[in-house]
Amino acid sequence: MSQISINERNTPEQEIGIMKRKISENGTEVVSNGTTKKHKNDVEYFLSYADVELHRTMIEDQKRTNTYRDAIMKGAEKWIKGKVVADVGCGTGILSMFCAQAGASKVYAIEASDIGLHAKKLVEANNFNDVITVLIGKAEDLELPEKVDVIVSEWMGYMLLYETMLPSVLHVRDRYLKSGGKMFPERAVLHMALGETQWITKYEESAFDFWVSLQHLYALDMSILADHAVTKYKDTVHVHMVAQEDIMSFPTVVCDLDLYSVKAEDLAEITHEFSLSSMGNRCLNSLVLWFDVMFPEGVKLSTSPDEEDTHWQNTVLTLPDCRVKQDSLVKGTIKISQDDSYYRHLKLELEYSVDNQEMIRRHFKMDDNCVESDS
Ligand SMILES: C[S@@+](CC[C@H](N)C(=O)[O-])C[C@H]1O[C@@H](n2cnc3c(N)ncnc32)[C@H](O)[C@@H]1O
Repeated sequence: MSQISINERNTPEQEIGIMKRKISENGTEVVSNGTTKKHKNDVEYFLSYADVELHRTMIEDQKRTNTYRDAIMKGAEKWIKGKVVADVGCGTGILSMFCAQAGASKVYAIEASDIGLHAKKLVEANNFNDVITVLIGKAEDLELPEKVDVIVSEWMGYMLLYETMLPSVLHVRDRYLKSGGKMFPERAVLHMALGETQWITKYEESAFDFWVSLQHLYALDMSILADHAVTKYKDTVHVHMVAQEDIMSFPTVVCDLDLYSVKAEDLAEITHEFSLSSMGNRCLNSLVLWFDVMFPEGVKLSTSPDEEDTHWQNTVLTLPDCRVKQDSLVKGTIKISQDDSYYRHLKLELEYSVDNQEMIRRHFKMDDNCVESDS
């Protein structure tokens, strides 16, 4: 999970300076390639994760945190007890400490942001110093002293792929996971369905009411801004919960990732052809995406609209309103790739037709503007 925003008072260059200073004061090491774009992106990203509030948001999501805990505890006897674990992106070290509670003989807790300094103190405060070693730096740059039996990581961003953290986990997997070793989670599935999302309709109604009501208040006709406000809301990505009854088709699987074999290259661009059949006479106004991840021993974490909310919520792509009938066919292709200007953001290219009518093409950008509070 991430809110990729930097301190508004500083430019990215100033932030880089601050981060470098912080790093040298702390005596830890970060590999720097000067101020390349990727490096700047990473500096911004890891600065956001230095904020304890972000870790609170994740840990407060009890469904998330308890599912990881259940998976570790259920798999304790078979996979964790007496085993060597790497926790990629340990944050506060909470998952590493669960592994220590489950009897791991050694845990390498890897963290690139300054929250890792707090993880070190937390490990000490909980008397896990003999089991957990916190390593501060990017997972790609660190040397582990041995191979590991298990990799634990909470790497999922909004819509599964936002943040592009999975390649870092795969890097550790390819370098350090013993043959036959276990991944927690071991599979990730991204789903998508047609939506008649009510909060979009409500937003549109309230925009119209507001701009039209100014006639009475100020004797001015500002109603044309209503159209503008509604149009502005279209073709955008929103992180927001969707009510179960707003889903108007069975879902399609956009990607199903086997985390033992998937490669970073497979993630750079994901293309999925879909054919979704609508249920009922309704107004299609969105595509709704969510993900599930699966752990060993049958433990599953689902962020579906059918399930209890998580901090990942659902991801909603707003579309032009279109009336559809029972069994109308919405056919098309969705392509998800990394944004050229910030590889942790995403670009979504969509083309679709309804009942074989003309093809509609839409482009979306998934960046920090898409993250909003639920209402
Ligand atoms: C979603 S948070 C999870 C934190 C913690 N594991 C938890 O479950 O509460 C991901 C963490 O991974 C760290 N991270 C992301 N990419 C990393 C990388 N390449 N190397 C080291 N840490 C990384 C981030 O700084 C962040 O603290």
